[in-house]
Amino acid sequence: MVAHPPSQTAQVIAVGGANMDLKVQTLAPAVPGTSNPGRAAQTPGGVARNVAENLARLGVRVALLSAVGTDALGDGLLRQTAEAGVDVSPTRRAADQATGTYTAVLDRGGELLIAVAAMEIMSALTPAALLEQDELLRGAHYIVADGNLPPDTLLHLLHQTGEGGARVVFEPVSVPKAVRLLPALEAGHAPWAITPNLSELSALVGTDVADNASAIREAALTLHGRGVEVVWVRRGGRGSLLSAADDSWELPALSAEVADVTGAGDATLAAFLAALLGGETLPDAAREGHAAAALTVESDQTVVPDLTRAAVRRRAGY
Ligand SMILES: Nc1ncnc2c1ncn2[C@@H]1O[C@H](COP(=O)(O)OP(=O)(O)O)[C@@H](O)[C@H]1O
Ligand SMILES: O=c1[nH]cc([C@@H]2O[C@H](COP(=O)(O)O)[C@@H](O)[C@H]2O)c(=O)[nH]1
Repeated sequence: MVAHPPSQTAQVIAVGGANMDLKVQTLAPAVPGTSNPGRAAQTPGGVARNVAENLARLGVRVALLSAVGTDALGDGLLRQTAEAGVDVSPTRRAADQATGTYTAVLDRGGELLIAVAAMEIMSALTPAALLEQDELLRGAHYIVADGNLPPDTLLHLLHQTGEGGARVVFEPVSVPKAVRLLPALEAGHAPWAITPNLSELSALVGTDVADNASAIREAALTLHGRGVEVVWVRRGGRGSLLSAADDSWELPALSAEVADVTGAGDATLAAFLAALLGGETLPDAAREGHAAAALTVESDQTVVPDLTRAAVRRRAGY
């Protein structure tokens, strides 16, 4: 795939994290506090970057606004992301900081034991860095902003794009990062959509939400009341609940042979946006999201290399 020239307006801008992921797995049951024999795999990661790569593979013109170091990891990350078809030209190179890393330790059965996201470099994504890309951001249909962004940058982005037309989708990333949206919500700058899992939703509404449709819908209504138009709550193998102010849909996950769930949420969001850009309704686009997730969990890769919209629609049964 060839990168789209920067002059061509991107349909989606992904703003947030780009990491080199290192996944290590023990060969025998893990023994804490000592060295365990294992195997390792290094792949490009970071939520905004993963979403961008999925979108490019789905045929959407997409640009990545992130920050990487001037180190070898940064070179590799940008090269591999550009090769997938993403316009990486808006991404900043920060000479004095290391490229972000995400290190996950899995046990022999593939269950996550612990992961560390070392992403201090995200501090280079300042409000001023976003202002430099004002034209690009205003020209997009959708902006995907992830919770890796510093809270003041997130607030600034939502303020900056408020009257501009681009719909902002906030992907929380994790519970500690989800709450970075709260200052913006309190200031009245709501994103168009939010895509939390249950614990991130609980963090956003400030109370534990039970894992049933009526409790999730009630929490989503709280967020609708704060100006968020679409709340799409991920429930892992149980599917999702998609909520808009006047309607909601419980959507099942497709049954899948799970090889590795890493990146499933990122593929879900990308396929949803690709389908919306293709003119689908919210629930039909979300169904395509679940189909892309099924293809992703069946693959041991974070982003399925041969993902296409046609393959997603086939998996969705269209
Ligand atoms: N065990 C599973 N079986 C089938 N599909 C799954 C499974 N786990 C996740 N998925 C699919 O991946 C999507 C995203 O996964 P989820 O775990 O909810 O999000 P995240 O990757 O953001 O934590 C789900 O909505 C579902 O479609
Ligand atoms: O605080 C963060 N943790 C993890 C990620 C990224 O999230 C992906 C793992 O996603 P999941 O939780 O779906 O396995 C990896 O690519 C990793 O780099 C990130 O951007 N920020």
